[in-house]
Amino acid sequence: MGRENLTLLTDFYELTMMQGYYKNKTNETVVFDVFYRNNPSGSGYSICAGLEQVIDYIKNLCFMEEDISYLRSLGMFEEDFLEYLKGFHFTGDIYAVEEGTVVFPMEPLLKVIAPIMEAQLIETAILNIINHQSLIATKASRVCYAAKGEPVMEFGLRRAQGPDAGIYGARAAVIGGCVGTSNVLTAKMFDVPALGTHAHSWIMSFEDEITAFREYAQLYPQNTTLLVDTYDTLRSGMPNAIKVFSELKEAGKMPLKYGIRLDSGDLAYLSKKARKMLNEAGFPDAVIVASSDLDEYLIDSLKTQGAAINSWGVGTNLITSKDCPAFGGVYKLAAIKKGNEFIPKIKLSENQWKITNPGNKTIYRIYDKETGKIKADLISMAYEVYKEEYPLKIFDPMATWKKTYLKGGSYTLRELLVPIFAGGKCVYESPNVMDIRAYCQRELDTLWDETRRLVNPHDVYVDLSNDLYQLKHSLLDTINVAGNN
Ligand SMILES: Nc1ncnc2c1ncn2[C@@H]1O[C@H](COP(=O)(O)OP(=O)(O)OP(=O)(O)O)[C@@H](O)[C@H]1O
Ligand SMILES: O=P(O)(O)OC[C@H]1O[C@H](OP(=O)(O)OP(=O)(O)O)[C@H](O)[C@@H]1O
Ligand SMILES: O=C(O)c1cccnc1
Repeated sequence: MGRENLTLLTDFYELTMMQGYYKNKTNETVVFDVFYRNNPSGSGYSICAGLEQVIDYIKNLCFMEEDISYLRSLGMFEEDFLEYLKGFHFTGDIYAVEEGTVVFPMEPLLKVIAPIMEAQLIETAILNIINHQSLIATKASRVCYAAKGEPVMEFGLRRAQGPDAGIYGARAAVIGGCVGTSNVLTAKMFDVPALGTHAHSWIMSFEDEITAFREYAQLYPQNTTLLVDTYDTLRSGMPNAIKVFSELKEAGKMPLKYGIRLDSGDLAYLSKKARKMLNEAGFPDAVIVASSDLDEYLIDSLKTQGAAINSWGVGTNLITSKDCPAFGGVYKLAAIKKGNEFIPKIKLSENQWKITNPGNKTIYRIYDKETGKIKADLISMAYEVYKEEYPLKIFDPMATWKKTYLKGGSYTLRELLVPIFAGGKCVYESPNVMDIRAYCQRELDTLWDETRRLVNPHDVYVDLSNDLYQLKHSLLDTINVAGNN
């Protein structure tokens, strides 16, 4: 699905630096990594999403005549540079972790190897897209985890931070596990299920509740979900819904799918009462949908309370990732290519977590052969080769005495970064969103429950290969020595 040209969707400093590189004739090939430092919402993992939109963005990169005129009007850019921009397009390589993959802090989710002018320009849009969709996909996977396999519908468009957040947030929510969305444009654009019930206004627009229910049931016999809380859930909504279901049954017109939606009050209490009423009236297969400011914690609590809810509509807290509104992905220079060699670069910080991992790298996921669960991830130099038959020693890069020895044949390896662009040409086709969703479910199955739990999850180790560890420390030593001189 293509989009409009987003070439100017960048921070001004990318363009001023780009002009600087142009003037200095320093357009060497560099390596930039996208990675993040903390999982959102206290999660034990994240779900990577947004790659399809990154690909569209890169494919459509070009400065239109009107963009050049606008840049000229800013009075900062010289004619030779503006002339260069006229012929600009992406010529580099991109590697990325596929959408729907479970990922962990510090590992590169995407790697750009390109002339520095190109690699610099695309920083902002790549982060914008990946940060947003990974945030919402991660949140959705948590909400769906709390729902324990029961369907979760994404209902947030009206409260998303603008149309783009609604459209791409709903896409990411489906990747993370939602069964569909109320957002019709997202459903059309990405071929995902458009789902929904009806609003209180439908009930209020009729003389009485039962007429509203009858009319709705007649219009939508394939899926009749009636919102029962407009006036009085237990004394009006439920008896009226049951009356309509009974009429349909008597007429031999029972809907394929039917049920009620609760949108206020004590959802645990009301759902249990509603379940009892429906069962006693002979409708044990009626679905009870709940909505109303839900999130993963509330759904988890409702489960603990024994709520009889079996379908969930989640809006505001999901589409805005309300408890954690930003995914902190960053874009850092890791190497500069001189001839055929990558010269590693490192960014220092007082905070050891903020010291970057240098060089041209890749990630291997290590699975336990017996269980298929993730044992650890290993960030290594791109040139390193591992063989599953050989023993593997991995160690925690922050606490190097924490070592694990894996016996040859006891583990399997998967390289997570796959080629997306090669020499400016796209070499990857994005799967459709429902297939990404199915892949994401399989990915989540590779995590132990201890990592999936909502609060204080167990961390998955992301280790550095010995070569990378040694490189990092030798660079740190050189810089420290230079700093002391
Ligand atoms: N059993 C429950 N346990 C914990 N929280 C609940 C339970 N039932 C409902 N809630 C949550 O309590 C909050 C307030 O619910 P309440 O019914 O008072 O307001 P409301 O649903 O917005 O109703 P109204 O729309 O009539 O104002 C909502 O976020 C709802 O999800
Ligand atoms: O609570 P959320 O998780 O954000 O889920 C979406 C909410 O949006 C609707 O309410 P709204 O009051 O906007 O419309 P309504 O008149 O249909 O209830 C719906 O009834 C849900 O309560
Ligand atoms: O279809 C619904 O029930 C719905 C859609 C959007 C927001 N709230 C509810």
